[in-house]
Amino acid sequence: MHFTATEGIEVVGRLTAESRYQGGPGVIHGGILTTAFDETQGMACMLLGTAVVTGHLQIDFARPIPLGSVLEFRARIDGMIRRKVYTSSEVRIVEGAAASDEIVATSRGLFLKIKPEHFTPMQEFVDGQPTGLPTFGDSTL
Ligand SMILES: CCCCC/C=C\C/C=C\C/C=C\C/C=C\CCCC(=O)SCCNC(=O)CCNC(=O)[C@H](O)C(C)(C)COP(=O)(O)OP(=O)(O)OC[C@H]1O[C@@H](n2cnc3c(N)ncnc32)[C@H](O)[C@@H]1OP(=O)(O)O
Repeated sequence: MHFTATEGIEVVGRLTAESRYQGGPGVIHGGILTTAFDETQGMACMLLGTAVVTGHLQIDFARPIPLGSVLEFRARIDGMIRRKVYTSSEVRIVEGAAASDEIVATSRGLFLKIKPEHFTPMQEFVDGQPTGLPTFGDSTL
């Protein structure tokens, strides 16, 4: 996906519904759409300047999305409480046979701000390759 920061804490991302993303016949798989929402809302959180992980993500699939559609996702920060960042996003078909102003799916997500050490226990699994870095069982962690 490609992202653009707009005014305020909002990002816009575009994704083409390629054939390899097919779920039901001729339409995009809901899991792909979910991943794209996760990425877009996560990217909005990155504008805060801290790393986050997804805690909770809820999608409403309002319309089937034909393969070949160009999708535009818009995501924003709705609020923050302590480490919790509340986000929302919607998607429209902006190019293709089904293009219109109608919102075809929406998402609400809770992201949690994390420290870099969050990933330390997983270092040995990065890219599935042994890294020689400390592991879960290492008492020095
Ligand atoms: C994946 C990359 C992220 C790294 C970023 C770094 C660089 C990346 C650069 C560019 C990338 C740019 C954009 C993309 C970014 C992100 C998009 C993809 C993100 C993912 O795809 S990421 C994978 C899936 N994700 C996980 O792998 C999380 C697994 N999970 C955990 O690691 C823990 O579960 C954690 C950390 C979430 C919380 O654990 P914790 O111990 O730190 O916090 P704790 O439990 O104390 O909760 C504190 C307060 O949050 C509330 N709370 C917690 N969870 C809640 C829930 N589910 N629902 C409602 N409330 C919840 C509590 O109720 C409490 O609330 P209160 O403050 O009011 O008491």
